[in-house]
Order: sequence, then structure tokens, then C-alpha cells
Amino acid sequence: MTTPADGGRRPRVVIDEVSKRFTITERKSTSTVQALDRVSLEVEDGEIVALTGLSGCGKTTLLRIIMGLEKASSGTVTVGDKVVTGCGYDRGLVFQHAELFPWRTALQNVEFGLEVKGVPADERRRIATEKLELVGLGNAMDRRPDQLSGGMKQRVGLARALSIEPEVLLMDEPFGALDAQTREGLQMEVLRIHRETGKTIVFVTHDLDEAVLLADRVVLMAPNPGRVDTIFDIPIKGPREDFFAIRGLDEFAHTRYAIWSRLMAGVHGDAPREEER
Ligand SMILES: Nc1ncnc2c1ncn2[C@@H]1O[C@H](COP(=O)(O)OP(=O)(O)OP(=O)(O)O)[C@@H](O)[C@H]1O
Repeated sequence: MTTPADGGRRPRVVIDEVSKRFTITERKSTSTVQALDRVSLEVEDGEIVALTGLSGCGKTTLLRIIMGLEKASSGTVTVGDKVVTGCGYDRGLVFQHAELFPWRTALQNVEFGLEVKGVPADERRRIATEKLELVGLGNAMDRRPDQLSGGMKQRVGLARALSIEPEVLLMDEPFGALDAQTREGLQMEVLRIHRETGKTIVFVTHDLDEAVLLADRVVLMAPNPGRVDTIFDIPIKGPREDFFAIRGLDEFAHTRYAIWSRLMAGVHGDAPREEER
């Protein structure tokens, strides 16, 4: 790890040998699932990292441990200079479904996290308005969730996560439930917001296009037990918003193919563990 003492940049998130075992009780029998096995990963300040891999490889569990919603069985997660022991305002989470309060307007939903944080009313309104404008919902702030499209609800969820000014934005398949066009619009929004705010972003996706289009690095995980299989550096430099142009690049096709091949090797059971290679 680099530290300020040696002149290097300090990683924003350090995941150190994190393991997670769940105990499952079904009828009269008890079994355990090794959801994560000694996962280590460092995420640089301002970096975008995608977690991908087969169903059940522990992506959501890892994200929830970073968020502090789940406790690791062993190992630690450090965000900034603090070891994670629970939820905190330094991290914001966007879920696959925005989970908005149906009786509150978009503005009031975004204000909710700020209310919990104890921010005074006028300040809450100012911040919530600013974040809704940032995600392009300046004209729909007074609508309730049943008056918003799926994409608009996700934008409210994004604004809500950003309103507490987290250092790290965590997103669990944030666009997985949206149609292709809406999804692409939101992907571009995330890149624009990242350019404007410089937030560190860790997101879970099953969509390899999304992973390669948005991320600086893609972490491919493998199941049984959940672990890091391979980390891919994305060699596409410069602005990413022109998805049409990016998809036409050789680097895009090659990297996507490399991740897909490795993923398929796991599906067919011929992917040795890192230490066995
Ligand atoms: N609360 C829980 N109790 C018991 N087992 C759990 C719990 N949460 C997750 N698991 C198990 O841990 C493993 C990893 O689950 P997790 O949801 O993290 O995987 P995932 O990679 O996000 O899957 P998917 O891509 O299908 O969403 C799975 O075997 C799952 O059944």
C-alpha cells in the first residue's frame, strides 16, 4: 500500500483479507456459505471500479460490507483513514430499485438523509435542490415516486446518495432494471457527475459493456468461495461519454472479450484459483 509518508497517493478504500461466512438454517439442518474468501482490493481516490462475476460470487456482499450494512467474518475495510464498523456519511449507496418513500416528493426523498444527519431545513432544501438539478431532475422535484419513470426514480436515488456528500459512492446494479436507452442515459450521467465531483465509485454490474464503458478497473470475482479472480485495467483514456465511439475502439472490444473469456472459463469450471495458476 502507498502512504503519504512515502509520497504515494493513499487509496480511498482498502479491503484487506475480507472473508464472510453466512450460516443458513433450513428446516432442521444448518449449513454455511463462504460468500467471500480473503478478498483484498485497493480503490484509489477518484477511481471508478466495477465488480462483476457470476451470480453468487459475493459482489453484493462485498458492497454491503464496504457500506457497513454487513459485518465481515474476518478482515477489515478502511475508507479514508477510518476502519468501517457500520454505516457512515462518508459512503452513499444506490440500490437497484431506488426504494423511495411513496408519500414523499422527489425533493423530500432526497432531503430524508439530510434530516437524519441533522441538517437544518433551509440547508436541506438547498442541498437537495442542487443534487436533483445535478442529476437532471430540476423540473420534477415536486413529483411523488408514482409520478416518476423508473429512470427518474433511479436519478432520485442517485441524488439522495450524493446529498450527504459521501467520499465514496457505492452502487449495486443501479441500472439493471432499466430499459437500454434509459440505462445508457444514466451511465452518461454517472460519468458526467464523476467528472464534476471526482467521487470514488464502486459499482456492481452483470453488464460487461457497462463495466468497460464506465470503469477504470474491472474486478472479476468468482464463486464458491467468493473471491477476486482477475483485475482488468481498462486501457481507454480520456473522456468516455461518447459511447458510440468508445464501443468502436479496439481496446474496448479486446478488454470486453478478455473479461468475457475469463468469465466463461469460470462457467465451464476450468478456471483455476489465483494461487493455483
Ligand atoms: N443474508 C444472507 N444469508 C445467507 N446467505 C447469504 C446472504 N446473503 C448472501 N448470501 C449468500 O452469499 C453468496 C453471495 O451472495 P451475493 O448476493 O453477495 O452474490 P452476488 O454475486 O451479488 O449475486 P448476484 O449476482 O446473483 O446478485 C450466495 O451464495 C448467497 O446465497
